[in-house]
Amino acid sequence: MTAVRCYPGIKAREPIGHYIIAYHEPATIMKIFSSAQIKAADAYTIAQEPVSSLQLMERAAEKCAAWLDLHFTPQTPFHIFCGMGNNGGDGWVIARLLLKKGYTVTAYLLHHTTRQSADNAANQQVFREQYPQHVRDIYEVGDFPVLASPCVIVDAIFGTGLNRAIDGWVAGIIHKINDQRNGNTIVAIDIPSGMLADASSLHIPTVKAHHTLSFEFYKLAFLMPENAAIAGEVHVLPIGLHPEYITHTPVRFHLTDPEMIHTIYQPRDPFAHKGTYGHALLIAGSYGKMGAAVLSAKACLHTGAGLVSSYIPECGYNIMQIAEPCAMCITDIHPHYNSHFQEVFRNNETTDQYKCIGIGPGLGTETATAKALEKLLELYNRPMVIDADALNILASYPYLLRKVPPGSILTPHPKEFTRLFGPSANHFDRLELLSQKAVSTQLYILLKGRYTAMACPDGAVYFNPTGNPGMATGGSGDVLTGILTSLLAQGYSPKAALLLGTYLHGMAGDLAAAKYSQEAMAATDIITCLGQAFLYIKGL
Ligand SMILES: NC(=O)C1=CN([C@@H]2O[C@H](COP(=O)(O)OP(=O)(O)OC[C@H]3O[C@@H](n4cnc5c(N)ncnc54)[C@H](OP(=O)(O)O)[C@@H]3O)[C@@H](O)[C@H]2O)[C@@H](O)CC1
Ligand SMILES: Nc1ncnc2c1ncn2[C@@H]1O[C@H](COP(=O)(O)OP(=O)(O)O)[C@@H](O)[C@H]1O
Ligand SMILES: [K+]
Repeated sequence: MTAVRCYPGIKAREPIGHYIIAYHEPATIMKIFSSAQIKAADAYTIAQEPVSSLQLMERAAEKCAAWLDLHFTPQTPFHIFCGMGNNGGDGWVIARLLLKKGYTVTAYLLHHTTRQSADNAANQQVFREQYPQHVRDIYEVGDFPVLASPCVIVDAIFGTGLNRAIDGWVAGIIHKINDQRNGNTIVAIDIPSGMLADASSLHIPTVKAHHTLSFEFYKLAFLMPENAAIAGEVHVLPIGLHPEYITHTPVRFHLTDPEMIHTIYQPRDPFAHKGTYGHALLIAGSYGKMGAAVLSAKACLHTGAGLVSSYIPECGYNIMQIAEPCAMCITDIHPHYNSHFQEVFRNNETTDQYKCIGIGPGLGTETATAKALEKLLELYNRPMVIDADALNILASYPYLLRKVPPGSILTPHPKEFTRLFGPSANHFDRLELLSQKAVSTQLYILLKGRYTAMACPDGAVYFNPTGNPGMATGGSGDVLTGILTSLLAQGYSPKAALLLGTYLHGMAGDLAAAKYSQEAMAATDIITCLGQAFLYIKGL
């Protein structure tokens, strides 16, 4: 069974994000395989283990039936819609297992093709022989039953074998199922019917599920914002696909998990002094936006940098010194915005005292600021963190992108990403663009979202699972800039800083939501909860 994600001191099922992670089988959750690879994993398992494809189907359906039995009672009637492929085969087995457990079940066969998979045929035959009065056949939309609420609708029509968009009367059935959403529960098996695992399903009819029981792996489609209303809550059920295939098959997409993060995390040296953990500089803030500078400096300190300096305009001096006495302060000659970055440069060189520079939160996009940024990019040669208005400046002067030190991390939200790299037709195209840009610029690019996507210079993309909608509040991104700058200053490699920092940020956000609620939490609460997030990661 899966384990509900749970942090110390917080009961399972608190509002800490809606996904479930199988902690005990990290290798199965970390990689995101394509439909073709999942099919190959299936075949490899059957070839290597003493298990037939029918037994594997039985195993998968047992996991689904156990999940359903845990979440519903026999008082709720089940309507199970089966297609002709192996997804439908799962449906027949689930129907049989639930009937055995005492549930009221009706199974429906959609006659969408004359080619039925062998395992589907075998399981359908067993079901029809044992429970002939529990089967209905569907040949057209008019055959869709009248369902009494509340009931559970199980969608076992199409899985990862979908090879074209659903149309005709089958699309009509999908719409009929979606019409039943209110007052009933729709549970999709493996993937909602109609949804493509590796490509955009925009404008394609799909079942809109409340829950999806996905076998062994997350599908790429589940991580795409455009599919948020289709898959519902995703529950990954391990079905014992062969670990060798999982370990040795290369993938481009990954989901970071706690074990991976624990491996990246480096405990502090007992003999450390403040010089050990680097001096971080945050160039941020302008008149009316000093909060962004304060948030990034505070987050930087609370992530463990040895020293933190904040470079701000004159008007922010008292604000910063009072709000964060642990940070040092350098003020620009301009009262309202950062215009020269003096003190960062000496004799046309950047001083080498700053192990990492983060720039952007609340910075503004004045021409003088843009010029100072250009000079900084020319003179500073360590990986930097570039966020917010610094990204907007890069978008206005695209030639500056080539001057960004290699290994730097860009942290755009979706609008900043579009300003930098142009629009995309859908989120799969945008992901492709993200990966291509990381390769062509040799930078790390972090595209913010529910599952923040982090593209590396080799084209690999890591999705971050932590975080929640409570973080959709002004200043959350400024906190992330502070965290990433701090980790780079401490000596983490850009990739390690990126994966660990983003995970920590989301986890602190989850802890803040559990403590204060998603509605009441603010970006400052994310910083307050960083300590607990560190303790959690250390204790893994
Ligand atoms: N991998 C695993 O670990 C395990 C996987 N398992 C399960 O197998 C599932 C994959 O099964 P699968 O390959 O048989 O494909 P599936 O999704 O049932 O669809 C094929 C059918 O759809 C049809 N069809 C396609 N597109 C269509 C359209 N647009 N409109 C209409 N029809 C369309 C196609 O018909 P045809 O192209 O022949 O007309 C064919 O009949 C997977 O999701 C999981 O549930 C478990 O049992 C065991 C462990
Ligand atoms: N629904 C959500 N689920 C998970 N994380 C979220 C969600 N909404 C926002 N976040 C996170 O909060 C941060 C918001 O950043 P950003 O939009 O730059 O905020 P700001 O500019 O106000 O500081 C990002 O790291 C993003 O991933
Ligand atoms: K399905």
